Amino acid sequence: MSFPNWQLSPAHIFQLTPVVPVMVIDDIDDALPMAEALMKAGISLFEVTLRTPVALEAISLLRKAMPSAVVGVGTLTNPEELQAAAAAGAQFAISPGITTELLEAGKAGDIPLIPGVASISELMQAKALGYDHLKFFPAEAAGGCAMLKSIAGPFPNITFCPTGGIHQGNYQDYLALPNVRCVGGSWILPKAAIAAKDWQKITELASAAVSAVK
Ligand SMILES: O=C(O)C(=O)C[C@H](O)[C@H](O)COP(=O)(O)O
Repeated sequence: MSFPNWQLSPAHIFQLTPVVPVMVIDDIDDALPMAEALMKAGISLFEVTLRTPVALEAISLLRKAMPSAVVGVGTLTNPEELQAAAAAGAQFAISPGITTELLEAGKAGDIPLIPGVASISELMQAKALGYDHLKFFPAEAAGGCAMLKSIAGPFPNITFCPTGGIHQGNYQDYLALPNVRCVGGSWILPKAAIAAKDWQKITELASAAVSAVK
């Protein structure tokens, strides 16, 4: 479901890529080459985490430099950050968890919010406010595929993007679940490769991830 002001639907976001790259950008000069490395692998949807001081600047930069990409914000925890990210040009927002304030702000905002949940009660809180596309975080630590399979029983209409602890060795197990459309992860963006500005490595990891999806 989409709320009236949302310019994109979360269902659309979820089907743009099987792997949502979780980008931690420390140096603004890395933003474009990192995004281009992903683009070369066929990934044109980016989640820029708000964990670094240049995150909002990176979002604006990527929006301007890559008009065909879809750029979102991650690590979002409150309504103020949602507003700032949307003003910077973010086209969707992903939060690691929920607060009532954030869920209300997400409904009223212009860009889709994908709230993060780790439990049935959190899922029910988000669902009660109309959210049906959720992040499952931290996926591996919070029960992994077994948890998502159990959730599908009582909540078959909730769709997930599991994130946290997902890697080349387990992401296909998640994508095979009927209530999962995409997974999020940083495994295609290793810190060491970013530090070495080894963009080719990132293209290789991202290509391997995307091309292996059935
Ligand atoms: O920043 C956020 O909004 C988060 O919720 C955390 C990230 O999604 C995970 O840190 C990604 O997990 P890894 O792929 O295990 O690195």
